Amino acid sequence: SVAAASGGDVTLIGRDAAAVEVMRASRRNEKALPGIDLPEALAFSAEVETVRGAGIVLFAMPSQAQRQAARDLAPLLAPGTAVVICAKGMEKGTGRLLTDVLEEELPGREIAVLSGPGFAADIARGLPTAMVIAARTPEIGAALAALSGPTFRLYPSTDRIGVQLGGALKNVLAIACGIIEGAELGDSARAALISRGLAELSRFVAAHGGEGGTVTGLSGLGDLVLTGTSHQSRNLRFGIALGRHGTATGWSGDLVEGAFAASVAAGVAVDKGIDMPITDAVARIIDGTLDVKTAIGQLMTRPITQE
Ligand SMILES: NC(=O)C1=CN([C@@H]2O[C@H](COP(=O)(O)OP(=O)(O)OC[C@H]3O[C@@H](n4cnc5c(N)ncnc54)[C@H](OP(=O)(O)O)[C@@H]3O)[C@@H](O)[C@H]2O)C=CC1
Ligand SMILES: O=C(CO)COP(=O)(O)O
Repeated sequence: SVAAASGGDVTLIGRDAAAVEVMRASRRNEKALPGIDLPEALAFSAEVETVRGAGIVLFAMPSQAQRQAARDLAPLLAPGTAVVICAKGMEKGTGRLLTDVLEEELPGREIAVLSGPGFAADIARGLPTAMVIAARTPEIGAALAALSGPTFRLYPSTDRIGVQLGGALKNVLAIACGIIEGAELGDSARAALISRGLAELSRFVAAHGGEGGTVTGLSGLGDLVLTGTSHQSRNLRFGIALGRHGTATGWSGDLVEGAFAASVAAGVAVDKGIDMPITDAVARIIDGTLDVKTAIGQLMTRPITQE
């Protein structure tokens, strides 16, 4: 919403009225964006009713909260309203894509997906980045790409499946990068992991009806270069803890979307017969049924195939 506020009439709706009032009065969100001044153009509300009449609604809450938020807002969103999923994940329990979840809860609305490399704090500071916005048609994508600003460049896409799975599963691969870093396996291992991880991510996208090549773009490779290497990433830091200590005991409790996505995607891969060895290893290291050393041994001794 900070980026979008540079070009339009934007209201940030929060569920905690006291926190919203502090943001409105101080123009700061010290918990999430410490030291960053929020734009004067941004309005604040704790009243969910404020969303009524909005043309574009950004769903900027964790993946597992998206269905309930859609359910809560359904009576307030007119047909044709663009609803943009800003989360990077899949639904736990059902293994469903978030676009499917929101289309089920919000029939008649235009469900779009925002993904790609962009730490909220970098964007809010006005540091430049580029992301991708995927919509059902090129026309809707082009209209939503108008949310771009002087330091925030949005590329439209029509591959909602590839773009959302690129975002969800790069988080799993960022945890894998963290495991490699925490276990001190070297930079070569990280680079190999990124390449082979993208190969399995591409297979997963294709098996869901998306375009495998999408994941070599901003959502997928672009975001993995960011979150597989920057210590700002919660997924990377969670992986480092796993690689260092074998468990994530002592983890701060910050949101780690990849920890949900790993087990969801590993389960879906088994059901659909998709070969996802890295995702499967990450899921099993997280649930404690595989240790890092054994995982590396298993990955390195798989049958050699053509790249
Ligand atoms: N942070 C980042 O840099 C980026 C995050 N994302 C993605 O965005 C999504 C949200 O991440 P992030 O913003 O960091 O997460 P946060 O944990 O900061 O949550 C974001 C907002 O969602 C609200 N929220 C949390 N749980 C619920 C719930 N159950 N129901 C309703 N609202 C809820 C929080 O409210 P409250 O403050 O009251 O807890 C908060 O305002 C994730 O999928 C993440 O992968 C994507 C790109 C960048
Ligand atoms: O996806 C992100 C930036 O593009 C945020 O990553 P983390 O959730 O790992 O912090």
